[in-house]
Order: sequence, then C-alpha cells, then structure tokens
Amino acid sequence: MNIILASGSPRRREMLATAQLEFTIMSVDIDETPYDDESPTDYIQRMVATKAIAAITKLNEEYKNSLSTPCTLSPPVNTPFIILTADTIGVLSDGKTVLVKPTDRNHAYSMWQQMSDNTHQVWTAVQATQVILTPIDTSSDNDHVSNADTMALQIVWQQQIIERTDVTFIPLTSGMMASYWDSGEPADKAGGYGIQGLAAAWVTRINGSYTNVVGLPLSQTLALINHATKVNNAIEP
Ligand SMILES: Cc1cn([C@H]2C[C@H](O)[C@@H](COP(=O)(O)OP(=O)(O)OP(=O)(O)O)O2)c(=O)[nH]c1=O
Repeated sequence: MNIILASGSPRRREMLATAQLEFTIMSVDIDETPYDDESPTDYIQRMVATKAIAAITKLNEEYKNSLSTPCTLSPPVNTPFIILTADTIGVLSDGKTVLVKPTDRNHAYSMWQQMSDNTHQVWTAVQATQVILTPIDTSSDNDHVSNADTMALQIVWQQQIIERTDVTFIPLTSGMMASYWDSGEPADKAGGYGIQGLAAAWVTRINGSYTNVVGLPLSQTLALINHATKVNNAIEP
C-alpha cells in the first residue's frame, strides 16, 4: 500500500527508510500551541490528528490543481493509501511540564537545567490515516467541472499509537550547555537535544524504545502500518 510520511523531520525519514519501505514525503505546517490544561499525551494525540488533517487538506488542494501542478502522490481512484503523522515531546518527572523545541538559548538552558541529573519522559504519538481518492458528489449542475475538480480524499480508517521512553541525564555543567547550544544541534529537537547526536554523551540510561526518542517508534509504527494493510484487505471486496 502507498504510504505518505507527512513530516519535515529528517530523523523520521531516515528511520522509516531503514525499514526498506517505499514512501513519499510531504511536510505540513500546523499551529503547535498547547491548550490550557491539556495533558502532554492529549497534546501529542491532538497534534498527530491535526497534522493528518493538514496533509489531507494540502493533498486535496493538489488534486484540485493537478492539471497545472504535479501531485505528491497520484493514486488510482478508490485505491487506499496511508498518511503517517508523528509528534514527539519531552515531559519532566512531574509528569506535567512539557519539553518542546527551544525557542532560544535561554529556553534551552532552562529545559536542560531541569533535565540535568534527572530522568525525563519522551513521548511520541503516531497516527496512520487510511484515505482513498474518490469522485465527489457532482449531482448538481457540474457539467463544466473537469475530472480533477471532482476528486477528493476520504478517510476510511485511522488509528493512533503512543509510546513512552524514560531518559536519564548526567549532571550538566554550564560549559556543556553552552558548547552544545553553539553546535546548532538542539534547535529543531524536542527538549533541545538529539540522543542520536552529541547529546548521546549526556545520557546514562534509557528505559524503552530508542527510536521513539528520535521521533518515530519504529517497530510499533511498522506494526501499525501492517495492521492498516490488513484492515484494508478486510474492507476491500
Ligand atoms: C528528544 C529528541 C527529539 N528529536 C526530534 C524528533 C522530531 O523531529 C523533533 C520533535 O518535533 P516534532 O514537532 O515532533 O516534529 P518535527 O517538527 O521535527 O517534524 P514534523 O512535525 O514535520 O513531523 O525532535 C530528535 O531528533 N532526537 C531526540 O533525541
């Protein structure tokens, strides 16, 4: 089954590619502001659902304009495919304080000070959304509408998984934080660190999936894709 990874994260691409799956990439932009009193897990589950809707909206736009612009993926009509979305955050040991991408050096320092000599959680949610491209209702007076204008994606099935890994850091000195910030690595990562990069030296222990920390719990995601494929076989006549 065709897969679209709706993510701008290079780590997610690399990990999915290691599974030797064929997939297409697109990126989506959404508002990532948490709601007041939203729990960390509610937040990431909402994020993956919102990213999926943003991907569907963007693809529908592409299908509408497909006579003039190329599409990310042009599946045959009524052939299902999967849109994968993911979201990763850190959470302090209080279970409430969320660690997101640092907005600046001070923000990163304040997160790292709280993670220093302590264990935090990393949570990733992944959503598989199965969609099909179908002709939309043109029963009114749509004689002049071109074929591309009459196609839209419909959701046929969706499921989320959520995964937690506990990560323990060594005591961090201000010198360590300063040189790590200057490396440029922290900027685009939840909690302002990459376990797969220089921050590996900060980690004494992890409990749970390593790939979950890097942004895509791989074996669990592959099981989800597998499940989606079986569901599809069951749906198809
Ligand atoms: C904790 C940690 C996070 N990260 C990354 C994974 C994610 O890319 C990022 C968390 O941000 P996300 O908002 O989950 O993802 P993203 O903005 O990078 O990509 P998209 O929304 O387009 O899918 O942090 C690491 O690479 N290593 C780590 O050790």
